[in-house]
Amino acid sequence: MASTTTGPLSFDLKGTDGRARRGRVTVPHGVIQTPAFMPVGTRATVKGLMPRDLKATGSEICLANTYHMDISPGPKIVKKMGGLHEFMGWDKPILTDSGGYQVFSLPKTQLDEEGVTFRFEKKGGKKVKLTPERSMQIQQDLGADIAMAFDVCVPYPCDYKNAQDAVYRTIRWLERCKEAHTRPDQALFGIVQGSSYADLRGLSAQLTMGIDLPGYAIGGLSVGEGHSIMMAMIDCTEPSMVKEKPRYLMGVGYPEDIVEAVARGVDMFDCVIPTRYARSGVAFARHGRFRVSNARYKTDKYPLDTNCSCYTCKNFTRAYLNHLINTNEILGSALMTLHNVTFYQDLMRTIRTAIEEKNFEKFRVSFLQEYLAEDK
Ligand SMILES: CNc1nc2cc3c(=O)[nH]c(N)nc3c(CCN)c2[nH]1
Repeated sequence: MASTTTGPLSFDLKGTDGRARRGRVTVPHGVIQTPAFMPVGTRATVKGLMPRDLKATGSEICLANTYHMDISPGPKIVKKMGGLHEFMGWDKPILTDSGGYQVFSLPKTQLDEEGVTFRFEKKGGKKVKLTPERSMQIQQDLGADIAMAFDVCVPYPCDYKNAQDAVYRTIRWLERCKEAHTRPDQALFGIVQGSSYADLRGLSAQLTMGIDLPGYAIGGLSVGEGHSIMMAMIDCTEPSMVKEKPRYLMGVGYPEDIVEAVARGVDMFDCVIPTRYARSGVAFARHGRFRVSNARYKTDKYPLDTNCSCYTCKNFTRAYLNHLINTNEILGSALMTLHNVTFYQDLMRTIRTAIEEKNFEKFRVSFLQEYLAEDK
């Protein structure tokens, strides 16, 4: 087993099966078995889950967002309260995203070499401005185990020139992030961009690998390009990424995306899908996802997924969840979220075992066959 330590992060590559990797990431607040799924907790809470429930799902790390935490309550308050772990009552690892994605996902942002000015006005009319230095300052105050570089994630589709400019700006900003990042107990990850252009992906990967960091993310995907272009771009990027450090595919994704990306060498994932879909009444199960709020479930006495051992599936029927979601009861969001995140973590655990047992390809084919079967 190869073990690589870079600052506060160690990555142990425990085994491979084809390009799929089984590993372990160790950071100050604990160990993350990989391939790993990271639930998103944008404002220092995974919506609908108390930390004890988040633990019960099997999650070993969760996310928070620099942009949102800057707006409220502000990094200085979080720091004064002991940092994110103390503040939110989560003693396992945390990763904070840098605000780079919010550039893409929020309207009316102004971007220049210095950084990004967001249209949102804080109380008192102060505009939110993020620069590589400010993003690093905020993330160091928040105190997550892993901080993401401040990058430029372009929309899809994006013309070549803008995608190319974003690759070079992201690298210039990564140099500034590394310069500004001095917290010794926090790992900084670089982010590869390049939109949907194979040559830009390779260029961005090589330039990013040229900056020594504990881990690297594949960014700029899951922005509407669709599954096949996403997979093609991973294939253009992954071969240029160092093997002995973790690879994190940002914002991915559906179970079918995750399984196919693991097959291409990705170690870490994050996505709002299981939590966001839960709140809208969509449940994930072995045979695919379904909307439990549909009338057909009104008298369905079965659990969401008969294979699932989560608290929701052990204690409640689809009929009850149908009722809770259709009456917008808070408990509906909580129970659906608990199940969906447990489903994702059970999927990751099954993936890890399949790689250990060298039958990941067999698992990939059988999982996708059942999960994507038309006759639901
Ligand atoms: C949902 N799709 C998606 N694509 C992303 C790309 C980036 C990306 O390219 N950069 C950063 N910093 N974050 C991204 C995120 C947010 C991850 N929590 C993305 N999310």
